[in-house]
Amino acid sequence: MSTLRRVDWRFWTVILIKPDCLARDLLDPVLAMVEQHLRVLHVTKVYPTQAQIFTHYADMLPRSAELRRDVPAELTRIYVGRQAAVALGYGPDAARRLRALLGPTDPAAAGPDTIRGRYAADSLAKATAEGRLIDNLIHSSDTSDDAAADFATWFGPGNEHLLLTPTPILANGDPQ
Ligand SMILES: Nc1ncnc2c1ncn2[C@@H]1O[C@H](COP(=O)(O)OP(=O)(O)OP(=O)(O)O)[C@@H](O)[C@H]1O
Repeated sequence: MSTLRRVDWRFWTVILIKPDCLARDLLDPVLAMVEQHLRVLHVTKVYPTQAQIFTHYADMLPRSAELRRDVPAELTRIYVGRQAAVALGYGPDAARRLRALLGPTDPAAAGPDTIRGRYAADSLAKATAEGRLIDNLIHSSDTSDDAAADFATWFGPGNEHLLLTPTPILANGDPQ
């Protein structure tokens, strides 16, 4: 059995801190919000490659006509040559909990208790008027299954040992 097959992905989620977050010097406050809900491990600054970002956003690539934006060109502009960061979130029901904390894709529709609602400055309306994708600071895995795929894109292969770090959780289910 491989290391990855022993991982209980319900406890893990993969966090991508987008370049707009680093450019606005918001890495620390955004991760501080995440840490109120999950343990944050292995924060790593990266320069995404085009291959990584096209793998990560494979479902977005064919959507240029629908969104009336050149999606591959936008993803390249936003990510390639710009610094981002990746991290792992750990705790019960990690993917679902963090997605709820992020808020919706459009920060203008996000509540003040969400990361995008509190810190993102962009909106769908503004991005649409300018023919851009929305700057919304942070991605996290949509589901536990997506966490495994996101890990392969951003950390693997060869780093599966990061997922075996013993990380105790409290009896009430919260991360320590
Ligand atoms: N209608 C849109 N207009 C502009 N940008 C969009 C639109 N839909 C999605 N995007 C951009 O593409 C990204 C991926 O879209 P997706 O539908 O997966 O939303 P998300 O799950 O909220 O975001 P992410 O996957 O980055 O966490 C969004 O974060 C946003 O930057």
